[in-house]
Amino acid sequence: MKITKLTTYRIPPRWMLLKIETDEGIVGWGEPVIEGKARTVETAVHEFSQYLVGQDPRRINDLWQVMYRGGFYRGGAILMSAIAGIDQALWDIKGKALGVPVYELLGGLVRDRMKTYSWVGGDRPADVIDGIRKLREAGFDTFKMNGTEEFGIIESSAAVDAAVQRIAEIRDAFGNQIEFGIDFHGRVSAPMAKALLRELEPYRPLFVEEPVLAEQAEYYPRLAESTSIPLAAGERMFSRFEFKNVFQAGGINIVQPDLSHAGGITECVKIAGMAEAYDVALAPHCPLGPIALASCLHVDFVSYNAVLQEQSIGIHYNKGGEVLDYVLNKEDFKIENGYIKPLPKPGLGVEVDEQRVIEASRNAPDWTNPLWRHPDGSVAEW
Ligand SMILES: O=C(O)[C@H](O)[C@@H](O)[C@@H](O)[C@H](O)CO
Ligand SMILES: [Mg+2]
Repeated sequence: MKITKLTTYRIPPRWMLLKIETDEGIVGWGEPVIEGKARTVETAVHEFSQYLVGQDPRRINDLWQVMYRGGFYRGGAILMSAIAGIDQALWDIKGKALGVPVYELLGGLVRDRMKTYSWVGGDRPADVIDGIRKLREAGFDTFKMNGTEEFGIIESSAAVDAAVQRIAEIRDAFGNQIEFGIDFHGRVSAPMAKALLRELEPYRPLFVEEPVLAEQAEYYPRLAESTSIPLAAGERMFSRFEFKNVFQAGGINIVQPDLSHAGGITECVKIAGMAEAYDVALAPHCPLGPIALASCLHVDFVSYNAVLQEQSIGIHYNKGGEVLDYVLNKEDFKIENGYIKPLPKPGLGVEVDEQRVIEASRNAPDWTNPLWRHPDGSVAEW
């Protein structure tokens, strides 16, 4: 079997799908994208095609190493997202060629269903109580929200109190009938993270995510010493070589590699295994589309330490497109009481509505995240 063609489709709301065709008519789909830099990743995908066209798509490990090492420079959000989407498509082809779901190629199921969580509130956490109420009716009992709005390097006690009050109201309203993670989203600096974690301690969130920016990873162990709240990170780490340092330094209890940013299934299965060796849980990051979610699920279903899966149905980013809009086998993505079952169809298990993708790609928006500023006019972390 030989790879014959790579085609990319940038589609609403902010995703990109990759179609890899072969000379045997088997097609694989991937989702290589960095939110806000889709065109850059698209260029990277097509630059990688020189290593791929004419090659056997079933030699995933070799093609992965060629893409990672062959161009001298490596790593980072753009190249690892391009590799991720290509890798997903190659696994899709291999599974389809053998007539089995990808998780079968990775050793089979380690669980029968996977717990998922939903986002509530938006960029500026608001109406979270109402959001939780609505999603509980849909059977969810685990949620995530942003912890703050813009947050200064040194921030007022009033801003800290506002962030804590929001969480207190959740516990007042629902007690521990629900659980929730709080995403600091990299908005909180090291000095304030310790203070905010201290004030959040009594409300026992399930985890605090990106307590500081990934480039401040040396603070993870120090922050972990100051709190009993599990700390989570990983969406802005792009290979096992980055995660290695975090595992060795300690402090992170839940790693959240993104299957469309951290090198794909081939890389994230390795990260999951490394995490297990350090007694670290896996909760793949996925605010993206159906191929990314399917790729996460295949890793979840073969990873003993997978505990939670982010899924973006209804997430505040999905303006103009929803996760299942481009999927024909919507029934396979049914979430019951917050759990999803293994995707049964061969490959990644996503039957892509190609016509819908092509139509939607005709005028895809160039989504970018908002540029936030502090009251003094300086740039604020979004
Ligand atoms: O936890 C999450 O889903 C992420 O922090 C998410 O909000 C961001 O990755 C966003 O997609 C960036 O554009
Ligand atoms: Mg996050």
